Amino acid sequence: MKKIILLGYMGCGKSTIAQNLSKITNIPFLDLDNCIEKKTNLSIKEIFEKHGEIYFRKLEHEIFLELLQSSEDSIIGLGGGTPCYANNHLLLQREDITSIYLKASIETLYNRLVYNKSKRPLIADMNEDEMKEFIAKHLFDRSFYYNHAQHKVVVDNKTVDETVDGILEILA
Ligand SMILES: Nc1ncnc2c1ncn2[C@@H]1O[C@H](COP(=O)(O)OP(=O)(O)O)[C@@H](O)[C@H]1O
Ligand SMILES: O=C(O)C1=C[C@@H](OP(=O)(O)O)[C@@H](O)[C@H](O)C1
Ligand SMILES: [Mg+2]
Repeated sequence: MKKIILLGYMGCGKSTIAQNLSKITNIPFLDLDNCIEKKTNLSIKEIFEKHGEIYFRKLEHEIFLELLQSSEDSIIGLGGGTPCYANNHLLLQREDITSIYLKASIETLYNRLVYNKSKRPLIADMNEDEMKEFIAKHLFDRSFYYNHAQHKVVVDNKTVDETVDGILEILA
């Protein structure tokens, strides 16, 4: 059983990179947010609106555990907050998984998120100034958890293929 876990802040590219890495390695890819959406038949935005963030974090933890328990090989793209709740960060250090932090600067994250915020309830209603400040503070708070990953790949100024190559080097 092989589990490759990609983590990092919203917009760092977890979902995009996991999908592309899957094509090259032929290891199936799972996006934790998609799994939560399928299980609840609700979008992430709807879960936050109808049930609140605490409910989402509980589901996120349960489904993350389920994915880790399966005997299938998989590449798992986490949600940006997954390592930061319910002691999920400790699971990143398990010997039977490979966890990789896709590290992006505030500027990279802002540039990628500014036009892609509507499906992300934590930032959907912010204006540009609010978003810049929020990302800076939030990334600082969350870095402690992200740094529990076994590996780190800096994604700033890299194409999708270059980031995938960086991950392949770690896996080699
Ligand atoms: N070099 C790159 N690597 C990854 N994503 C990129 C890159 N350049 C632009 N993007 C865009 O940034 C966004 C990253 O979003 P996504 O993969 O959903 O990240 P996450 O799952 O970490 O929130 C996507 O819209 C993607 O097309
Ligand atoms: O950072 C977060 O707390 C979240 C990130 C999102 O995933 P992405 O990082 O894939 O956007 C999604 O799980 C939810 O909106 C909460
Ligand atoms: Mg994602």
